[in-house]
Amino acid sequence: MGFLSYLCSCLDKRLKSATNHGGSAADEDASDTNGLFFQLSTLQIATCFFSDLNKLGHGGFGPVYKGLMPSGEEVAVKKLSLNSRQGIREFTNEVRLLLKVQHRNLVTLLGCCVEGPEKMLVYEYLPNKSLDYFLFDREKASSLDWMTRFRIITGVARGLLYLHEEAPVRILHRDIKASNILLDELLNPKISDFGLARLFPGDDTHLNTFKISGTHGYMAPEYAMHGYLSVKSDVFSYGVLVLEIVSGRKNFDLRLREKADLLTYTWALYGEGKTLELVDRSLTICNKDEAAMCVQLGLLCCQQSIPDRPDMNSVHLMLSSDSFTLPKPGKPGTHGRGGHWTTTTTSALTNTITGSTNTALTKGSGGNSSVEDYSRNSMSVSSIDEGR
Ligand SMILES: Nc1ncnc2c1ncn2[C@@H]1O[C@H](COP(=O)(O)OP(=O)(O)OP(=O)(O)O)[C@@H](O)[C@H]1O
Repeated sequence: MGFLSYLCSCLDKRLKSATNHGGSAADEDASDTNGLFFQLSTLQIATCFFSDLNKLGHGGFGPVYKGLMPSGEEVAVKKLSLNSRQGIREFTNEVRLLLKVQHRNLVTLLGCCVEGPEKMLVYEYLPNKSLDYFLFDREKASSLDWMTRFRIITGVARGLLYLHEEAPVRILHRDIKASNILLDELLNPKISDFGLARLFPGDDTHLNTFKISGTHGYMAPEYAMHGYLSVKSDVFSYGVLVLEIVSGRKNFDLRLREKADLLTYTWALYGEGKTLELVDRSLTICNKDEAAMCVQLGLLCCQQSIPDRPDMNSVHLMLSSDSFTLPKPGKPGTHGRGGHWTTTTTSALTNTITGSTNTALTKGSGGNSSVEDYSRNSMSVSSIDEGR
């Protein structure tokens, strides 16, 4: 048995024990699992009993706390409240999946804690919060010089390419946005929250915020309106993020009146040959070629026509090659991103590796999967958190 399978079987055993007996699973096999399982008491002490002072924030899946482990390592503890068996199965799948997924541009999962109704995920702690914290604050935005912004754009592309094409299972993130890009001490980007949506069962007994499927302004129109999921929906969100990073503004800002919708505004500037007007004024030094290329890349990713959007492999090539001539972008897909969507529910996945996730798809024989490929496996787009 490989090490990973061994860890998974230990995890199964532990989860079964927590489900059957409802009690602590912390006293089993702790040493055998190479630190994968954290005891609740350890996390309680590490986070000063989940004190408000240690709270890093609150996301769609619950509160996140900073913790200091006995070894001196700083961690982030994401507390989830799952009670149903379904939830526990989902949790098993999630942790299994995350264990297989490791890349320098993804936040590393260090382990988990399953004791009674308590489920927690323990991640590496990233000291510089999330990209939105810097990007959308006039003063803090100056910490993000052009080189750093370009590195973030490239790093996120690298992480997404890994999720889409290189990880052991193909993963669609579904919620790429500035607040899901965490920054390490050197302001290198790490994608967080990948696949977390699958931790929550899709039944109506849960709060809507537990069924978040995307965020207004970042969602591809075909996904927002019809629930069509494909790698190209992540590409669309990535395109919006790129435009935000270049411009230093949110994808929708009512205060900017006719310029409120970043995508529409960028398209207009591009049409008038004034692409560089988009660049954040707080950038005193900027590589204009790179900035213009990023704006064009952002527009390419956000095209209405799904097949015309590049896949992440092409995006990565465009960003890393000096000689790549970018195609002209077509009209961006703006319709339906801002608030109009329909609920789509289709049959459950049958060909996933994990058996129940919606967005981890087995790799096909080659090439990019079309929307049709994925839509057969598409998911319930049940609600969207408007506030974020
Ligand atoms: N590994 C981490 N290191 C440091 N801070 C983190 C880490 N993970 C999350 N945080 C912080 O915790 C807060 C909540 O994060 P979380 O990912 O749960 O929600 P979110 O991304 O802000 O929102 P949502 O879940 O609705 O998308 C954020 O402010 C984030 O910066």
